[in-house]
Amino acid sequence: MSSLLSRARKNPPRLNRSSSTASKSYNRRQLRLRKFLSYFRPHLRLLMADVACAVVVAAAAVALPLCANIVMSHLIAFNDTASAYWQILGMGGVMLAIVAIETAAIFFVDYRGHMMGAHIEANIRQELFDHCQKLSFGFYDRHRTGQLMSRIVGDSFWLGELFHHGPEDLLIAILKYSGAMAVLFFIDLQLAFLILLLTPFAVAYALHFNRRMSRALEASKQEIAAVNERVEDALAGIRVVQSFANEDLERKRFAVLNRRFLRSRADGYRSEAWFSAGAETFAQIITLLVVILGGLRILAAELTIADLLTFLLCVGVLVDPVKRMANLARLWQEGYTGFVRAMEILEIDPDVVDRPSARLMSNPKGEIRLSNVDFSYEDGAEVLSNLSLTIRPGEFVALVGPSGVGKSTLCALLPRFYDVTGGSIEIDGTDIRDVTLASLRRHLGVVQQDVYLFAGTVADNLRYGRPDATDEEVEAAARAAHAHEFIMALPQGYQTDIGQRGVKLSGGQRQRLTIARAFLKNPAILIFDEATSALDNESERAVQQAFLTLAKGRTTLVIAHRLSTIRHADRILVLTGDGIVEEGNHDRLMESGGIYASLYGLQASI
Ligand SMILES: Nc1ncnc2c1ncn2[C@@H]1O[C@H](COP(=O)(O)OP(=O)(O)OP(=O)(O)O)[C@@H](O)[C@H]1O
Repeated sequence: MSSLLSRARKNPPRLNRSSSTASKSYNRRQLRLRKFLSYFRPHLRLLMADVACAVVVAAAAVALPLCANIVMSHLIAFNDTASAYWQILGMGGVMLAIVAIETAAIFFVDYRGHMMGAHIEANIRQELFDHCQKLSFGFYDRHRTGQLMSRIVGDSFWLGELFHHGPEDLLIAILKYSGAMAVLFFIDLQLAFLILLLTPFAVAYALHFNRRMSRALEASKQEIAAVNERVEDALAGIRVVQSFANEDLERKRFAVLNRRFLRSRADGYRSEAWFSAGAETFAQIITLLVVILGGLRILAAELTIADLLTFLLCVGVLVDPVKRMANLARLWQEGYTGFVRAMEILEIDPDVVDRPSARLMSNPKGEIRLSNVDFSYEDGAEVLSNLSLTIRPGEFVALVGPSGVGKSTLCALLPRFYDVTGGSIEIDGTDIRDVTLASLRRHLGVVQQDVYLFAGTVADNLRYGRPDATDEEVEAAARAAHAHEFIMALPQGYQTDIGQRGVKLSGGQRQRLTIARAFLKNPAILIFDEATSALDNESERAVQQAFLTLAKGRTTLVIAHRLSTIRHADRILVLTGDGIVEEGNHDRLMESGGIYASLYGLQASI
């Protein structure tokens, strides 16, 4: 069973994974198409109105040349000037009304239709963001934030465009083309056939360059994702960049990606230019042929001038559907690949989920028991093997050992950031997989090595674990964490903006804020992954005091890198690649002269 589980963990669903069988992939395509259509459901009324307006736009485009034909026929007939005058004016009024209706329909289609697309786009973006909140640590180990941002923010724009233009463009193109062709056939069969024969060439030409545009756009999407990733990495790590004086290196790296993106856009624009120039040329050639052949047919008295002019107006109408269809083909490719990329994320299930029978964990006493725990990261060697350990309620246990033996990993298993691959972890005798994730994590306070504060004020950050905390509670937590004094010394006290990731604070201050944040949460079990970066003595002492106050009365597991900070721990466990090899309090371990004693001696001598 455990090998099955670990095999499943080693082959998790990935983005862009290929399907195992043709039928599976066919089913998935069907499901996705159905899901795609389902996004229209909440907007059905708007969609119907959009479609109706699209019909009006197409009808108006065909009606106008017909009206023009009537006007010209009256002009040419010229036998009764007075009645022709009024008929022309009347027809002018009709055309004006058609134009007014068409304008209103175009406005509706453009505004409301785009808004429908924008709503669907916003829904999908929200769905993606919500889903990403649920995905487990393992997912984030596998995927890069820059790429995810491209999917959540970049791709969704095309989705909105597709949801708006898809139905509308398809309908307008079909109606305009068939309406205009019907009029052409009505006026002159031979000329209409000529156009019908030429249309496939125009469509083939448009599709060819359309495909090239799509390919170029796909390439430029990948390039922009790489650009995003570089920007994110270089800006998030700007302090490291500058401290290594690597601005030039970063500039060059960025310039390479930026140039690649530019080149991919150049390809796209070249195809687009061919596409537009070709569409224009096609329209001109048809016009030219119609004028020459139509002129010959007028000379042969087989066609009237009014009909030829109407014919030419209808030819003008025909260019639009061809352009629209080509555009739609590209939009479909763009939007639908964006949709599929979004679905690929939405279809990934979180690795760590609540069991259907999961109960709420309420007020744990805080006994932790690890029984024969095995754990390996995906595609990685086993980090923890057959580890057993019991921590009594309220006990202060410190975990020490060489780097990379799995101390932080062990701490990540308690809040179920990852699930064990073998054995079990129990809190108060209940397997942590039998309680809901939210209730488990509510009772665990994790102060991680990598302090993360959000952009915003000091108070916002402190309230992160308990948004309803009163000002008094916030201040009490800050006092307990020895943070109140420095907070009050900030320009706006608790309302001071601390910048992205708390850059405006010192390392020690950031740590004390995270401890205060844990105070407010008031968890029964505390996990403290001590930062390896050395703080100055005074900050270290302040952080230490804050932590000890927080730990009082709670089960505490601390990963210690500076052994001086855990001398007073109830129990110190020495973890190595062979498991827990030593355990006891500081004095006992020093006496025994083992690994702990030598590690301690080594640190003391530095
Ligand atoms: N997210 C991850 N994905 C894959 N492997 C990981 C991941 N995190 C850690 N590891 C690997 O697991 C092993 C244990 O790492 P862990 O961070 O738990 O060690 P540690 O004892 O806490 O080290 P340190 O004292 O240096 O913080 C290491 O070999 C590490 O490379």
